[in-house]
Amino acid sequence: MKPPRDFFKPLAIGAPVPLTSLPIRTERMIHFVPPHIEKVRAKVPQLISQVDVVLGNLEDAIPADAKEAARDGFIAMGQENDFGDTGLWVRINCLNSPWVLDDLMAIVPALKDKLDVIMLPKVEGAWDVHYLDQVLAQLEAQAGVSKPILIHAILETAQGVKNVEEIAAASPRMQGMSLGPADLAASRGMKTTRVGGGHPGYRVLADLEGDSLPRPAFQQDLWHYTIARMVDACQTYGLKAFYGPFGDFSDPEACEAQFRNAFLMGCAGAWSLHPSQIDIAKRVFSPDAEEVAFARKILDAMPDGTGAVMIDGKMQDDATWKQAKVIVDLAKQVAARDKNFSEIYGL
Ligand SMILES: C[C@H](C(=O)SCCNC(=O)CCNC(=O)[C@H](O)C(C)(C)COP(=O)(O)OP(=O)(O)OC[C@H]1O[C@@H](n2cnc3c(N)ncnc32)[C@H](O)[C@@H]1OP(=O)(O)O)[C@@H](O)C(=O)O
Ligand SMILES: [Mg+2]
Repeated sequence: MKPPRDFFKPLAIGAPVPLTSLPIRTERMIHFVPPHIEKVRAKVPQLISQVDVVLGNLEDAIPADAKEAARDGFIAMGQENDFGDTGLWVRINCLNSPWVLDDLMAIVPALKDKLDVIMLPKVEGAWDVHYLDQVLAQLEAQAGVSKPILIHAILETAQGVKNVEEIAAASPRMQGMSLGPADLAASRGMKTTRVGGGHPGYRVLADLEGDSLPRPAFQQDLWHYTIARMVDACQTYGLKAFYGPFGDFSDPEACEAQFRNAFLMGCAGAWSLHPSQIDIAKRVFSPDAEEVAFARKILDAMPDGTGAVMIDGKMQDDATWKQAKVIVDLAKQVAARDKNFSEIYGL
């Protein structure tokens, strides 16, 4: 089905022309900064060289009486720093909040082309994206912004998951989506207070064999279905899918396992909420060196991507060539941004 004729027309006279495809950027982690905390804001210059995206958070985790300080702090950190090829994103308040209009009216003219992406929380359907799309076009035209500000939706309500495909298709501004496990759990009535990861109560039991106890139990992944829906919707419309927060900072192993599940299922990156999670995301969302080496063997053995060959005893064909290309293309992107990986991959 073709997009409507005017899908790629600016929604306001003077607004920048929408993109027809996403810019190629490495976004292994979206690092959350609470802009109202001066001590953390002061770390932004060093964070810029450590992370792929710096995000100023204005929504949940910012106290109601600090919303203005967070907005002003974000504008200051955006104006005071040169982000180079590190992304500058902001998570604005919800569309039904008393703060969101001031967020948009203050940030767009203050940061103009420096702002890459607006993360929109609690997206329920395409209508939320349409609203933000139109307001941004008006503000961009008024402020003389020359490149379109992109939108990243958080998938964190039951209705949002029901509408995930229409959200992905709602605007040429759509850059991607993140799974928000805490709000989604509350919205679905799930019985967990955890922020991401597994739950010991969500498991299946092996059949009872004789009276051998305890019966083997296998913990299952609470987020598998939602991540798969999000990845399919994003890939269909050329967007990027992300895993969101992992709240237990004291369990880096479980954080890595959650991130790796998301990576293997097609996600491009995850949120880092604390410095300790930056390297976990970097490690997980940069392709494994051995996988890259094997993928390069596949591409070398099938230059035109067709046919069937055996490599190390495994059959390779057109499909595995495409899988290999995903891995090598990502490795090239990461190597271009991160010289440690350039050496590791030999790219
Ligand atoms: C639930 C879903 C969400 O909305 S998640 C997103 C919202 N939450 C956040 O954005 C949390 C961001 N992180 C923080 O605010 C802080 O990490 C913290 C308040 C949780 C903990 O801070 P602190 O007590 O200072 O931790 P430490 O003492 O361990 O800090 C050590 C050191 O690191 C500095 N620090 C802390 N956090 C950050 C950071 N994010 N970036 C940079 N630096 C940070 C801290 O200042 C200390 O520095 P020092 O060593 O110089 O003292 C929801 O949407 C859903 O799922 O639906
Ligand atoms: Mg949330």
